[in-house]
Amino acid sequence: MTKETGAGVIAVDGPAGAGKSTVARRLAAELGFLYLDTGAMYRALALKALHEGVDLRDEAALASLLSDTTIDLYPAPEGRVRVIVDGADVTDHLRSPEVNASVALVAGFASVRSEMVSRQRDMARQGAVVMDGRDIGTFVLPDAEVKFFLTASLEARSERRCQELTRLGYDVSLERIREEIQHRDLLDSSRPYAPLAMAEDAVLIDTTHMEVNEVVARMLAICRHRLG
Ligand SMILES: Nc1ncnc2c1ncn2[C@@H]1O[C@H](COP(=O)(O)OP(=O)(O)O)[C@@H](O)[C@H]1O
Ligand SMILES: Nc1ccn([C@@H]2O[C@H](COP(=O)(O)OP(=O)(O)O)[C@@H](O)[C@H]2O)c(=O)n1
Repeated sequence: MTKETGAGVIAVDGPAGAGKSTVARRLAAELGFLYLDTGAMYRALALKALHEGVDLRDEAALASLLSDTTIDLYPAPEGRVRVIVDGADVTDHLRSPEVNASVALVAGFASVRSEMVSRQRDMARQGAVVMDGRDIGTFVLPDAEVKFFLTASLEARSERRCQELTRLGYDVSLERIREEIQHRDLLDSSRPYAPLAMAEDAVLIDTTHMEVNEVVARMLAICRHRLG
């Protein structure tokens, strides 16, 4: 895979609410790269499975559903991404509490992951991409030229997610969000196949006490230095 990957591949991994998508899309915009949100792909499958009443514990049913599903990520204004599933724009439904509660289950199955990883590698093949997720630097794109691992305290991540969901109009409690994030982190980091992990050669950034601009500036400086 790696020798076929074009130049300018940046991996951003970390747990929920660490700030990956916020900074990854800003970084991509600054560098003129494409931003690819792999979490949105798992969310898209979870959403479709919920809609179609597929048993979320049935690996074969989920793998078969995925093989019949097209998931396209399209660049939108301000570096955002629109997610098109089977031709329909589902972007605004991907961050619902129902999807939040089921996505890590769906993403835990090896057959689902191997198909997603293959699609993600295809998307990155041309280079000039910033891809964010859980296993990008360790597994999807192990030869990425720059790898970041973002983290933040559980409290900071829960508060950020709570504010974000409140802004989106969902009625949420900080307590529930903290529990959900903790549960999802545990599922993501304990699954046997390509778990959430920091690559040995990743740059670790703890964003707990950092402003978004500060995080982006630090990442940009590292990318410019490494990519020349
Ligand atoms: N460094 C930061 N400081 C404060 N808030 C942040 C920071 N990074 C991200 N946020 C906010 O936290 C929320 C979650 O960030 P997001 O990028 O979705 O995290 P992730 O993709 O890692 O789950 C967003 O509303 C975002 O604006
Ligand atoms: N590369 C990836 C990306 C996401 N995921 C799964 O998808 C879920 C949602 O990812 P996300 O990046 O949209 O989630 P947030 O960090 O934004 O909360 C994660 O909790 C993982 O279970 C994964 O397994 N591998």
